[in-house]
Amino acid sequence: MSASIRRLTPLHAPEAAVGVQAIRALESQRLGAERGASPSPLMERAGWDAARLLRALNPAREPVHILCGPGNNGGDGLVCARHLRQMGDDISVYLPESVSRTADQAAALAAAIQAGVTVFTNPSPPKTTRWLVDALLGIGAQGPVHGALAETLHLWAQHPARRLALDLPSGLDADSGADGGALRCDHTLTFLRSKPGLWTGAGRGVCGEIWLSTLGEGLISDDAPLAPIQLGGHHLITDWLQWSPRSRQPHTSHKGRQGDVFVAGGELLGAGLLAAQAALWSGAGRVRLASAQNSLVLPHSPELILDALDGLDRHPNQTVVVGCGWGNQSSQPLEHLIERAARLVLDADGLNAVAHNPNLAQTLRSRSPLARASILTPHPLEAARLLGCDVSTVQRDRLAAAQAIAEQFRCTVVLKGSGSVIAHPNRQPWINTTGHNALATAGTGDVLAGWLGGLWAQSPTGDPQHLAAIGVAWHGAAADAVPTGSAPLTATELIKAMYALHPHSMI
Ligand SMILES: NC(=O)C1=CN([C@@H]2O[C@H](COP(=O)(O)OP(=O)(O)OC[C@H]3O[C@@H](n4cnc5c(N)ncnc54)[C@H](O)[C@@H]3O)[C@@H](O)[C@H]2O)[C@@H](O)CC1
Ligand SMILES: [K+]
Repeated sequence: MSASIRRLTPLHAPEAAVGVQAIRALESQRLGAERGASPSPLMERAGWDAARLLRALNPAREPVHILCGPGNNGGDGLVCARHLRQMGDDISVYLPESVSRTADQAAALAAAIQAGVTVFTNPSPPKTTRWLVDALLGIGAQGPVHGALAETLHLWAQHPARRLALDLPSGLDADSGADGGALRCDHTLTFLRSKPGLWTGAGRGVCGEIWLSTLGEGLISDDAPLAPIQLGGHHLITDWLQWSPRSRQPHTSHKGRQGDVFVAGGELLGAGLLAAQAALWSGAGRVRLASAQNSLVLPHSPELILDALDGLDRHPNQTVVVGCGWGNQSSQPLEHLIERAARLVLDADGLNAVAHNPNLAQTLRSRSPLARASILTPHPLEAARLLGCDVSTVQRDRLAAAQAIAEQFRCTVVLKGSGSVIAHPNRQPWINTTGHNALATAGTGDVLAGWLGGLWAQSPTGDPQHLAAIGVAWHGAAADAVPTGSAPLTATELIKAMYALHPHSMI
């Protein structure tokens, strides 16, 4: 494999994604240094790395068909075809007729034909194809795929060939992850830098395994002006060692130094119980589970301290988790908790109550000027209610939606779903890359809220955005231990799986 290609999934090291505008700036900066040849040196490297990756993925050298579009993404496909042909592989290319070509693509086409590549203008799939390369559209795609390219994607939708996308699956929006009709690919080789749209929204569903070719450059030292978006991976769990009081005081600590969590339960007692258990297993020293009904019986969790909803007043310096299973209880205790919590994790029905009650919304907004930080954990529907829009608007641009909520309420926001976005006012967001649909079971959100509360209680001065990114990565990493496919992960099992991932210090 070329030294400039790295596999990014699963993510185990710090990595950033940058938007299309920044990629274009980087491209002209790089081309400025290497201008002259056609196809451009960048296209040459992109096509060469694509051929190298395909060779590694297709060791039996089964027949490959490359769909090339009208722009430079298609040019990458043509360069790839030329290299594979020169290596003696069975290659064919589709290129729509009568398109106006970029200069680089025209040069790449001439070189490919000269090397003996067969170019078809008929989009119908050849029967023998075992690997399909999607080089129809890259970062130049504007909106959903239309015209001849959409028809081509449609023709291939049911074909059993394995698929490699160049730069990104055609039709996926590189900035937002909005789906514009992309084929679901097995692998994606992205160029120069990873893009945010690969990681959130429809991205993970259509990209398959994600690979990065930096196109031959060395150190990534020039990204500061590119406003990179950090990607959260498995490595973030080890960040916790720097924060955890247990790792800093391995022998001398006691429960009073491990942080106190106050989980305010609601009508659905199980939800509060899950959050409280998660807080406990995350390492918090004491966890109180409060509810309006004093008759809670907890045969399985005698470690939890039962309390009443006004119990926060007796021990005010606790991290409060509220909203899980809250139901339609009175908003009065909720308002009191939102106002008083030293640190607040607000989830589920707590968010719905804020969306519907302007007084609660104002109370929440007032926390930030008082230096009381909050983490909100909406799923897309709750996010839509907070923003007063519909879910599809949230999902079309999850980064923008999470940022809007963060700015509106001056809080850290975890917008859950595929590629959870962790936003914070006036900062670039993070995107989480761990986890998959095994987490799509009832109660896993309660576990996340409780785990975040537990971590935060242990490290009360920690940066809430970084801390939320750690907790979300941890939650997803537990799911990654379960094979993708049909196996679910119940919320109770999830807590145990998260516990098993506690990092160990070397002392
Ligand atoms: N940015 C870089 O540094 C590099 C870019 N390269 C490649 O160049 C690509 C970008 O090339 P381009 O800017 O030419 O853009 P694309 O090749 O992504 O697409 C542009 C073409 O697609 C058409 N188009 C746009 N939206 C469409 C839609 N929704 N439905 C149907 N047709 C649509 C446009 O009319 C235009 O002809 C990258 O994705 C990458 O693959 C590589 O050559 C190497 C380096
Ligand atoms: K593509």
